[in-house]
Amino acid sequence: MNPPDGDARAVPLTDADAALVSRSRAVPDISFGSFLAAGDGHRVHWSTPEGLEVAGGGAAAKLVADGPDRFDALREDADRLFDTVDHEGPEATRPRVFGGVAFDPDHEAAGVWEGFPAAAFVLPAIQLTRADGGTHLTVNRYGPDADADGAAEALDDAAERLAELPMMRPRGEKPGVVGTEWLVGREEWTAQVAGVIDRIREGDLRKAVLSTALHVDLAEAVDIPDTLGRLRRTYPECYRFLVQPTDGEGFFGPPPERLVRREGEVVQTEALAGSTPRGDTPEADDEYARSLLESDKLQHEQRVVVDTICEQLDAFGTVGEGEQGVRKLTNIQHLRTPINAVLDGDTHVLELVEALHPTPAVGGLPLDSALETIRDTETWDRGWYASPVGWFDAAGDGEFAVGIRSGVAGGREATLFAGNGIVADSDPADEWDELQHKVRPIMDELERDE
Ligand SMILES: C=C(O[C@@H]1C=C(C(=O)O)C=C[C@H]1O)C(=O)O
Repeated sequence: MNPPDGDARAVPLTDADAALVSRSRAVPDISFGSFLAAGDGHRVHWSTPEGLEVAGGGAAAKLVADGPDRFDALREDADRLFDTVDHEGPEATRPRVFGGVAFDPDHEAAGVWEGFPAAAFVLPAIQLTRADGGTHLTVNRYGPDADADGAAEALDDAAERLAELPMMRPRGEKPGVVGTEWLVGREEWTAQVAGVIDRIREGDLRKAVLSTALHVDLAEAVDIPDTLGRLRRTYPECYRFLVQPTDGEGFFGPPPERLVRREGEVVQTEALAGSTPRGDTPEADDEYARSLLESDKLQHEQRVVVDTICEQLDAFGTVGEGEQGVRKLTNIQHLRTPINAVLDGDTHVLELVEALHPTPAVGGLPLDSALETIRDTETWDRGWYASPVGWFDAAGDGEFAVGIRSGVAGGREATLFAGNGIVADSDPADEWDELQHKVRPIMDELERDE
């Protein structure tokens, strides 16, 4: 839905007298697809397997940063944005900024990533929140002129326009796929994997995550809200997100992996690494799960991820490793170990994000050698793939997923991403097969059913 004044421009965070005013009211439940589809300008969507769902339109304020100090710059801007907060509404509707960062701090906003800076978060001008069984409409205003009366009026206006939207948006046809091409195809990619294995055998590198992308030509223009609505049903156990800074490309997907969540002093994260397919029968499925748990190669892959995350969190508090299990998704299963920490001090979630990204599940180990290997080997631009996406608030609480099982799409084109952890005894052909599973979640929602 359009922002209240039809203006998606953000207020620069320079005015010392600026205030943030946020007003919410309960509204009848309405489909988030309907809300998102009615909007233009900056659109965001965030939902978690636990049930929080947020959709935002327009920008009351934007935080944008690049370069190696991007996390510090974001926090400084966030301190200014959240300096004076006047919020009335349930806790779930409190002002939060939604967005993420690129994989690489020196990322350039070009090609499909035009409109995506190295770090960008938005405080939606208008927002729909579904949490704790209720749906709320929120209006956020920021700037020297933001005041309670203006926000209340904008909320009335937004509620009137919301009431005119259809409660349910009939699901359209899937766009249909007319052609696909891997940016790095089978032969070249498996040769790259072999090259990475050589580097592991020769030097200090233990693991590097190598990825590629599938370019997809569509028969009709993609409808991202519609696609997210379908993914809600096919991948209920995953996060779902959308970051669409302009009317052009949107970055979206159903990632299964939490990077970090901070709520007060409690931090939750996980190690997700090591994969096998789902079986066609319960017996075959259990057999796959057993092979995950019993594989030395996959246990090694999982161990290095767990150890590294625990070491990284150790600087911030008391860390605890939970029991390893198997995370079953609709089309793939992974080894997973939950990791928790209790913070010693007041650590902003962005500090945790900066410390953890990229985890060895998407980067490698040791990190410097892994990133060098990725830079030397990958011939395409990761952009925001495999990067932190999520939200944070005035208290420094927040939650981030790892932007995998994702794609960037606009008009009749989409680019879907997939990568695998490569270790000394990886088999290049098996790794290629695994990529095919990782693009399936979105691909299944683009291809027309027979
Ligand atoms: C990098 C991706 O996935 C990561 C790599 C995995 C692996 O190598 O087994 C498993 C889960 C993810 O942490 C991806 O999906 O693109």
